[in-house]
Amino acid sequence: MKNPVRVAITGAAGNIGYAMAFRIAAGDMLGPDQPVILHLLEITPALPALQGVVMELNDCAFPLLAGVVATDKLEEAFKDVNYALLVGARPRGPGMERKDLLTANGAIFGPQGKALNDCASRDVKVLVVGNPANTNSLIAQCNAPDLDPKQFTAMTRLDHNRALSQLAEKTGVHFNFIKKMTIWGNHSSTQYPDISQCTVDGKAAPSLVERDWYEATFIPEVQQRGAAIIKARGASSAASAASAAIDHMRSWALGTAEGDWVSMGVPSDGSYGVAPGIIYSYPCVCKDGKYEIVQGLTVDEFSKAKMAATETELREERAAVEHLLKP
Ligand SMILES: NC(=O)C1=CN([C@@H]2O[C@H](COP(=O)(O)OP(=O)(O)OC[C@H]3O[C@@H](n4cnc5c(N)ncnc54)[C@H](O)[C@@H]3O)[C@@H](O)[C@H]2O)C=CC1
Ligand SMILES: O=C([O-])CC(=O)C(=O)O
Repeated sequence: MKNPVRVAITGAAGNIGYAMAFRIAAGDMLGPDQPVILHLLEITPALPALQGVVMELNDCAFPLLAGVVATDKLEEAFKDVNYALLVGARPRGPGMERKDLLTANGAIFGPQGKALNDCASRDVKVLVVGNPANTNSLIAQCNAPDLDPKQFTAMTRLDHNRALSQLAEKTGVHFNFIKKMTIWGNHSSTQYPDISQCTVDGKAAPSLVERDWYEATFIPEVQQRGAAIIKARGASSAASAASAAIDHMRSWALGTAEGDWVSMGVPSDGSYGVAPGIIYSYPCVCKDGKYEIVQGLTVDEFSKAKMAATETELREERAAVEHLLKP
């Protein structure tokens, strides 16, 4: 058995946190031979509910669960953690865009970035789920000057999985056989789900679907899926969001499959002409605990325009939180 690693979950008594903690403790994120110590953070009024989560975790008697820390203190929550899933933040309601949450949620991520900077293991991998995820991740990253910016990522894996699911349904081929899906840009309604590189059972995806379906149905449905879930459930996606977060961290830690890639919001390094200084979703391959942006893909005029539109939105979000970007 390996030595345990420490995994922080913020907002652990919330809907996503509740759906996530048990699966991580069961080994779904880091594998069946990796014990974990969970660090669960909540705001003070939610500590009694968090205690209930701890009681249930213990009652599962998970073989891989080596300990649980439950706290409302950032320093304790992030002490020596190897993985940090920053989920705790307000969800949106009907009729809102995710960026409408910036005022309510942005302020959470500066102090969390600073606490990670001061307390976390130097190899910490950070995933921001709380919305607007890309810009919140940027806020955390800017407040952690002693960590490598590449240690901060934002979640677009849920959009990636939604796109796989839509294309699988359309083509009648199980998503296990769909490779090289890409989400570019922001986790918002400007994101660009791109099937131009995708293969379905080895065949080029664009040759299997009508262009009109791709532009008028597929792209808007993936872009608007979060809102559709809110409308249907009366609450934002939780189990699928938790599952995508687990997928994101598993890919990053354990690697992506040969011949495939995943979508991750990562600090732009200028790849594909996207300005550095924002967290932008790219196709990424992961190996040995590191990710690399896939290079050299052909980008046509249609894609360029969509990629630029979502970049513009991210620059606007960054401008709106300029005051939160200094440590
Ligand atoms: N990136 C993505 O793909 C997705 C992101 N989300 C976002 O995830 C976030 C969480 O969603 P839910 O779990 O459904 O919300 P929720 O309201 O059920 O739970 C949020 C939890 O966070 C806690 N919390 C609030 N501020 C905190 C702080 N400063 N420190 C620690 N904990 C704090 C709350 O007490 C609550 O228990 C929302 O912002 C939502 O929009 C949701 C789905 C997908
Ligand atoms: O739509 C929302 O507000 C929640 C979310 O980010 C998603 O489900 O993708």
